[in-house]
Amino acid sequence: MILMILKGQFVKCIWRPVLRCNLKLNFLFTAQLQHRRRSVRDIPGPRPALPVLGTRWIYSVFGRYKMNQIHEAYRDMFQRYGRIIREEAFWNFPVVSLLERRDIEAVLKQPSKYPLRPPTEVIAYYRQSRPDRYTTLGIVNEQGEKWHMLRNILTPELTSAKTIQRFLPELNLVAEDFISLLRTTRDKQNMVAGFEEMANRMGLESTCTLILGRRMGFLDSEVDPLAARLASAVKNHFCASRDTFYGLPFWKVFPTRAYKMLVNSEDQIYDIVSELVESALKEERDTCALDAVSSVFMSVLNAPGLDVREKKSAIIDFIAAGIQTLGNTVVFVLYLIAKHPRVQERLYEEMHQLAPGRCPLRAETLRSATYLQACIMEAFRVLPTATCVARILETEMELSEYQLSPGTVVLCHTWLACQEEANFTSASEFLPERWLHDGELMRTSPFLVVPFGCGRRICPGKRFVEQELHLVLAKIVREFHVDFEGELDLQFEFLLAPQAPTNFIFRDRNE
Ligand code: HEM
Repeated sequence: MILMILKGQFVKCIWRPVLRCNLKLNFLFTAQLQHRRRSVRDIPGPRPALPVLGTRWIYSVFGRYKMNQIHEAYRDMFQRYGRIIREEAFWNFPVVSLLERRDIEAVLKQPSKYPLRPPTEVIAYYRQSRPDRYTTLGIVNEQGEKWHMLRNILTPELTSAKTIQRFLPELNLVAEDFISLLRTTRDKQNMVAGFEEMANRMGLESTCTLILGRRMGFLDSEVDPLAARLASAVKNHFCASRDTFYGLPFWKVFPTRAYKMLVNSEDQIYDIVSELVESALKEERDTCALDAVSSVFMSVLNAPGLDVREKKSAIIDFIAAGIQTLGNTVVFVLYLIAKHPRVQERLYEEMHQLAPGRCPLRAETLRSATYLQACIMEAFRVLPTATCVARILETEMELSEYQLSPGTVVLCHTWLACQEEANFTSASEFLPERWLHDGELMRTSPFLVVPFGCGRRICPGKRFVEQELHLVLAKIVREFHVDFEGELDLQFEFLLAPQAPTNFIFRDRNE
């Protein structure tokens, strides 16, 4: 008996801790093994993943999400599956989406000589089938050294601060013409119905002014059929890219409706822009256009070592990249200003002090207008046109405790991350003041508020777009009280876009 008791005590005193310790070690060891083994395949996400077709069915009639609401689909998926999710594209190729700030920053901060952005496959496929028009996939879709060569040759003029400053007087005129167009389009209640069309025309006119070095007349009160055709072709192009990227990949087997739409829109954009380029070239020869504003055009045309097809397709890509993006951004910025009268008044006060009346806006004025800059920055946080930044991993990375191998496609969902309280206090509110410190603009969160992407693949149009947005917003607020009826519904067209025609009210300010 005594022996049994002693044995029991021995087990309690000696073996229990040893067993406990052993169990703990076992547990830790297994956990560590599991942890080490957590690879891309273990990342949760929508299921089932069908053989070959993957999970793209979730955006089809069989799935729970709509193709034109993909921005909301991701919000829902992050709630269901967690802050890292895996979808599967064609051939079950994994596409990983990130919401965690730490992960997003880790990916976007990765130093790289030639950062890889997944190409829009369908465009790459189409362009390869047209060697008569394209010799490369273009700066947007090319990778590696070829991309680097195109970027180095084609963009220095476009990204130069000096060039953009030289365009300021011309862009002042574009902004004034835009305002005149709004005045003449208003109805008796001061409403401009379908404002987004005007904004797209402004995007087209200012991008052409920059890229072709001449005014094209897209802001004349007569609707230019060319502008309307081009804007609709660009819209179709984005929608077809979305449908082929997120939809079931049948276009790889036979020409689906989306594929045909893409080919049709590419052809239309190509033909229309070719026409613009030809007429700009003719004018260049006849009149020797102003040096100040023809520099980007001439720098592309004179680019050394590039085939003429390449130069033409670069101009096409630049113009196409600037229409809808700029148009949608103007709609979003103005909507946020219209819905926040306090912000609108403070902005007006700033502009009234810095540049009263209708005087042209100079570079120094725009530099001093810190509240204006803060408004644009905050609009980019709350409603950017590009909701995520895409990359292909070049090295092995551990993200949210999953080990991802080089070649994995990751989507950094910066827009959704910007709406999280953990990243921005009062995240759902439009508060331009959050960007100001002692009256100076503070550019914090450089990897979360990234409307133009970041690193070496950053949008080369950024400097130009920022200047254009500052000009347009400043001038509109100086002239009008802006109002918007109802709420703005969004849809996903590869970019974030207004879902329905937008109706803005522009009341003259009584000075
Ligand atoms: C509001 C207007 C615009 C927005 C929001 C925007 C946004 C973006 C974004 C997010 C990227 C991807 C960057 C990355 O992967 O890091 C990009 C790339 C690009 N954008 Fe823009 N963009 C705008 C206007 C323009 C304009 C006006 C042009 C031409 C004049 C342009 C030309 C390009 C080109 C060529 C690329 C590809 C750059 C490369 O891969 O090296 N964009 N843009």
